[in-house]
Amino acid sequence: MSQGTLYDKVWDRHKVTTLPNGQDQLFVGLHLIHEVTSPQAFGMLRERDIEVARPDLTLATVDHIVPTADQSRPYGDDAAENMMSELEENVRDAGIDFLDPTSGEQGIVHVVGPEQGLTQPGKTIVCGDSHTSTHGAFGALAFGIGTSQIRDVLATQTIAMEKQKVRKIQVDGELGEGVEAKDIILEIIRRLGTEGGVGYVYEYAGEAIEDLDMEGRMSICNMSIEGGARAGYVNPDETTFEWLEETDYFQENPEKFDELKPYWESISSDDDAEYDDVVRIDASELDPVVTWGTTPGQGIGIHDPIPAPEDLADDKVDTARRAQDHMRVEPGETMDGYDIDVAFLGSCTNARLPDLRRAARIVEGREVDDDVRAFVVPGSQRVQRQAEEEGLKDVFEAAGFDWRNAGCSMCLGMNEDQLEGDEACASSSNRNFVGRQGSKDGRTVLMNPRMVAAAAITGEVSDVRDLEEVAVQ
Ligand SMILES: CC(C)[C@H](C(=O)O)[C@@H](O)C(=O)O
Ligand code: SF4
Repeated sequence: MSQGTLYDKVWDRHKVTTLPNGQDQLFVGLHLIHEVTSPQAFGMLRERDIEVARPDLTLATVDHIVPTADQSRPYGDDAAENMMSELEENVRDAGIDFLDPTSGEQGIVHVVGPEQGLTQPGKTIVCGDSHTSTHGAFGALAFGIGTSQIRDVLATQTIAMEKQKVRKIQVDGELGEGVEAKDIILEIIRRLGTEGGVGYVYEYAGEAIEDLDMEGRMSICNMSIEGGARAGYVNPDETTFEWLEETDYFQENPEKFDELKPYWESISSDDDAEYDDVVRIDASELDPVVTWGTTPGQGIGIHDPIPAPEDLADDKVDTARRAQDHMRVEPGETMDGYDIDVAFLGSCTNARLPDLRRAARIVEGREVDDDVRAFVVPGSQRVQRQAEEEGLKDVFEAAGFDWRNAGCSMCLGMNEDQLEGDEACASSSNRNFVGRQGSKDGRTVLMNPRMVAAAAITGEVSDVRDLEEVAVQ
């Protein structure tokens, strides 16, 4: 086994050859596909009469277009129905497993991969979706890819890639009460910028990262891409192994667990590994972070003043001005007290069971503000089922939240869940771009799921630490 970072080791382990153009050809251990980015790639294969090389290493789900209310077929929206039927046909023809809504296992691609036990340390994982970086939480090398690369992977189960630099982001110290993984990553992107990671993969390390559960690590790795990094990962540890051992896959195949564990242990970065850059952050200094603008890098501690554009770096001045116009915020104000119309608890960043549990503890015994429409969209049917069994659905519904079926939903508004007009939304998702939630004038404020719960209750962006926690039975 080679020495160095996890990135080096997993790369070397999967390298087939160096191509004439200087790129490396890597073997792909898991190819995840969804309805939005795969149809064209399947079309390209069909045109050339090529079969899918490794359907056994490919897994499909439907997430972006799936309606979260009425899921009866045909879907009310023709475009959604067409994408769904096309995916059904493609996976049937190729013999690819499909977690469709009738399977009870459907969900957002970055939620279901880990749930199925298929996201594993030391694997190369790709998907035609930028947030594939999520899977790095398990110590996998996971990349979002484009259409021509999806084609290549379908046809050959390999991919041509250039090696990146590795930046270690060392997050020391302990998080304070009410502050969580989402705040760490929003802070990282605030400091390093949305382009700061270009040319890098991020290795997240340090006490605060080690203390996180797998879901927290997934929230962080998920947003690596928002910081410009090609991928993000956490070295696997006992937390990782324990989580994996509980999955159905390893429960049914315990011998596989024993067989793979030594490999998983061997691929962690060595203590003396060299990094191209190291950045340190002290987690104990963080407050909950919320965004004031229209990029995930325009974040701020809940009680900190919104910056004046002219105080920012030259290349950030114009975007900050435009963002402040769009969001209707003024420099010097804080985001605390910013009126919201919608609260969205969902997305592949923050709609896993522990996210919903924490948010439910804030919501229990309280009521959603009269002027707010609030809804919970679980990340997968499995999360939904478990949350229902635990009584979380009842807690949310009693407070006035709408409880929906699993999917991407209002994270990007590719289904009927969209902002209207200039509505402002407290969102647990990862992107606050203009128009992201379906309305060009819509305003998105990113925050952690407990903060979304607090905003739903108070009708404004609020410090969740001011709301007393109530224990869910
Ligand atoms: C639709 C898909 C290509 C897109 C992505 O790649 O990230 C989506 O998931 C998103 O979050 O914007
Ligand atoms: S939940 Fe949002 S970020 Fe995640 S895959 Fe779906 S649209 Fe993309």
